Amino acid sequence: MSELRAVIAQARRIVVKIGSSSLTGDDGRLSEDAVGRLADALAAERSRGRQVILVTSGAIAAGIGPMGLPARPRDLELQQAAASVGQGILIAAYSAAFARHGLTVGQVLLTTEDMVRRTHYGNAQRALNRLLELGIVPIVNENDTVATDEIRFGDNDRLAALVATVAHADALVLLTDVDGLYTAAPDTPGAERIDDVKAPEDVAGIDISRRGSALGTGGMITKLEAASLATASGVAVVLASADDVADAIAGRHVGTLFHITGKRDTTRLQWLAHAAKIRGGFVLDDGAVRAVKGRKASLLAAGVVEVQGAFEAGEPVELLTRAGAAVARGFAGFSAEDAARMKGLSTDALREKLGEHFAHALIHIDDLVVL
Ligand SMILES: Nc1ncnc2c1ncn2[C@@H]1O[C@H](COP(=O)(O)OP(=O)(O)O)[C@@H](O)[C@H]1O
Ligand SMILES: N[C@@H](CCC(=O)OP(=O)(O)O)C(=O)O
Repeated sequence: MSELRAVIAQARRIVVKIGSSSLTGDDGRLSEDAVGRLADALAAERSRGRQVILVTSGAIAAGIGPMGLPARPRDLELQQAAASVGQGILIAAYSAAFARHGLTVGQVLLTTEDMVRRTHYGNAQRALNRLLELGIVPIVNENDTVATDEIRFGDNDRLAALVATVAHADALVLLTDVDGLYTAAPDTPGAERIDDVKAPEDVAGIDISRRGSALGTGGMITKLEAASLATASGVAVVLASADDVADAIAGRHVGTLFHITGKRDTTRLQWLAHAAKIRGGFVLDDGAVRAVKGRKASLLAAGVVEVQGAFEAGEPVELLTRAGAAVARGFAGFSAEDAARMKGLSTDALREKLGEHFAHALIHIDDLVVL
């Protein structure tokens, strides 16, 4: 047996993500065999004392057959309906497969907001922790039936990266229908599998433009984004074929290993900096720009001269200089409407004029990322 990848072999808490393409048979329906094989491998890890969270795609794919659809639907409403039908089928298949090993599963359906808002992600974190403490296998998917185009991840790769960070996992295993990252689409002549990705530059020249399978969504693009988010947050990533799940989790030499590049716990801010859809902005006076950039302080209402856009509390906003240059991003602590009443006021004035509820920073320091 080839050498072990220690970082994976020693991981105590692992997030395993499996894609739609690995869960469906040639007829496009959910493959109970594939579900069974995965459950067998994960149950074996559990019996070795490791904690496993499964992030599974396949709700939409599982809904295609029962709804009599010819292929994966493209429009959002049909996808929502297919996910609603398919998610039940998916979780029933996992419940039965894990029950064979005496294990209970718990369904966790998440949206982007549950993962990135400071006020929300603690909830998801506590729920996942408690499920794991109780010996239950959390089975996570995006809440596709209610997620609208604007707020959805759409693919589960990035969701899995965020789950891995929020749950403080040590490793993330991305299972797909190809046995690793190749230097070009795997069927291109001369394309070679890459064993290790040590830094983001290692993947800079790689062709990942080919879209994925008919049932999968993101292809390699979202997998690399997920790997980059996770490794930047202290989570090692293995990208491997679903057929190699046991070897991949054990840390044997399969697939592509993405080495850790950064510290734990920064994923939601990375998301904010690079991926989040911005809902509005705060124009800052010069002192506030200096405070946010230099001292990395919370954004106080006193330093805001203008509020732009229509956003709710918790939504991503940009912090701008008077000249319109973006200096930071943050999750707004208040809605645009409230912020417009608060702007320019000191904390004491806020308390006096608007009440205690408003005597807080417009953006908490933990919710800010300087660009
Ligand atoms: N450079 C590359 N290396 C490996 N696979 C690639 C590359 N570029 C594109 N792909 C494609 O990405 C696909 C996997 O993505 P996808 O179908 O979305 O999987 P999943 O359903 O598991 O999320 C592979 O089948 C492969 O054809
Ligand atoms: N949440 C969706 C997953 C979307 C999707 O297809 O993702 P993937 O196969 O991982 O690229 C579902 O369950 O159908």
